[in-house]
Amino acid sequence: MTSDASPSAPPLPPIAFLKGHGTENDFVIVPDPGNELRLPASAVAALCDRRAGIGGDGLLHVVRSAAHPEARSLAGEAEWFMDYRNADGSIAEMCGNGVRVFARYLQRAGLVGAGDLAVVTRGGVKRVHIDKDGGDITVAMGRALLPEEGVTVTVDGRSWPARNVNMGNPHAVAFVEDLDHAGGLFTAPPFAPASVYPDGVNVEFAVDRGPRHLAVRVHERGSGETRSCGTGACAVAVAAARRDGADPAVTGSPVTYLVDLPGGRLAVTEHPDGEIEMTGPAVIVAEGRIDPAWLAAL
Ligand SMILES: N[C@@H](CCC[C@H](N)C(=O)O)C(=O)O
Repeated sequence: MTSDASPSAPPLPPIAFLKGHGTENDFVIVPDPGNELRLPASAVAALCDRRAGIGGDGLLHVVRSAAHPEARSLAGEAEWFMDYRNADGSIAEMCGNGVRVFARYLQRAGLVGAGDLAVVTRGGVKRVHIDKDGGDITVAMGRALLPEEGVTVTVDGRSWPARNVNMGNPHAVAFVEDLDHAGGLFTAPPFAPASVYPDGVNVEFAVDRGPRHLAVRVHERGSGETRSCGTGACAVAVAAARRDGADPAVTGSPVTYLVDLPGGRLAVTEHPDGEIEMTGPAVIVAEGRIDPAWLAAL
């Protein structure tokens, strides 16, 4: 007996994902140790979509360094590469909250233990210290670069000078009188001159809450206003230390700022050698399966 039914392709296997956050900066986590998945910008944007996808400020693609062309040369230093993407699918050099959540995932999956861990990022190798299961995580974020040329940021007719701080990724830090002055932050705050940040910028609005204590709102490049930004918190702390005459390279003493963001608090310490440490929570909230047919149809 013959059949005219054409042979159908075997169903694609489901793709694992997790959802996590660090001070409510939230991420879709896609474990892919062998770098076998195709994740073009359109797929990342669809996964990060809060209505039609899973939803997140960004995506953490978890890949073994040896399996990724951008990280292979550093595989001897760190086994894992954080291939970070913004919610619009664009690529960024670093994500401070993301690297803590990345480390929490590795720990939870039994891929690393508590203690010290190195992670390759596009902003270099970051050393992470996991205290204990569920506890805060500290990241050695490297040194900040402070290019001379800053910008003027303007919102609703008010303008502020913004300090240029590079934490691997670019930041413009404006000290304002009131966080409400940042307005709705529905779109990227305009800045000038545009030539200072040819690849776009993350913009932080900061106010003082007390001695060495700041509150911040942030508009992230590629994601919009988020409830927290780890590299942004570090950029603000460094800008505040320079403003306050507390540059550790000059005073010889480390300085710590508490940085309150809408999603929670981060502690940022800058040491006399310029090394910056950031400490905060990292939480995995869910795990599931992505429908491969949905992803393939995008
Ligand atoms: N939320 C992150 C920063 C993510 C990258 C940023 N949007 C960029 O494009 O540079 C953090 O916690 O640092």
